[in-house]
Amino acid sequence: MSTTSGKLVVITGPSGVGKGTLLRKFLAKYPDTYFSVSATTRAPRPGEIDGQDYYFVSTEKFQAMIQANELLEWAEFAGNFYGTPRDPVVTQVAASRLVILEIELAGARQVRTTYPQACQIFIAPPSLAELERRIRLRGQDSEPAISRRLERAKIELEAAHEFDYQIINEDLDVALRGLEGIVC
Ligand SMILES: Nc1ncnc2c1ncn2[C@@H]1O[C@H](COP(=O)(O)OP(=O)(O)OP(=O)(O)O)[C@@H](O)[C@H]1O
Ligand SMILES: Nc1nc2c(ncn2[C@@H]2O[C@H](COP(=O)(O)O)[C@@H](O)[C@H]2O)c(=O)[nH]1
Repeated sequence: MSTTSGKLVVITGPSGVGKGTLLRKFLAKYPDTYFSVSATTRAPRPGEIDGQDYYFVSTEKFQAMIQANELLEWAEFAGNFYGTPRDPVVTQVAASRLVILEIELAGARQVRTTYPQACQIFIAPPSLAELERRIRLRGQDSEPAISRRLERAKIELEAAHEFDYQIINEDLDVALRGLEGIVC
């Protein structure tokens, strides 16, 4: 779905479904794609790089970004704030790039109002049990954080019908082909 020039794609789905894993495969195959780097108040996980995985900022800095209207959308998720820096998205869409945002449900709903032409894709797990298995296997979240993420997952799954497309990430290669079929 085209915006004024480029193509804006929003990828949403419960935490742990494999959005990041799927997008890393996609970006390796389509390196011209612009992947939006979000700002977050969450602490970096081992191996995450500031400016590459996220811009890791303080709550004060995040609030200042909101006040300065620097965020295209933002939301609170499982005890932290997350938001999409506006300028790079506007610039890259205007430059006719394929632009991908990987964001949660509240943010996707905000983008629907500012960029109604954006293509919105929901990534679903084969089951809640498999989702929990993946979050635990990833080994990055505390027990309370896992509970918060699973509670949020149920809310997100109920909203899957709002999206233009749904992809079930059971087999990663099948999911990748599904994504390619939609955006390429
Ligand atoms: N198709 C798949 N089959 C089995 N495991 C998978 C599959 N896709 C991803 N995973 C695994 O699931 C775990 C969670 O994946 P990932 O971190 O990409 O999820 P995410 O949706 O980006 O999560 P978050 O929104 O919390 O960042 C990882 O350990 C990843 O290797
Ligand atoms: N609304 C937004 N949601 C975002 C953004 N960047 C990431 N996310 C989503 O947050 C959760 C948790 O991410 P994690 O890295 O802590 O596991 C996940 O659903 C991401 O898609 C954003 O800029 N805005």
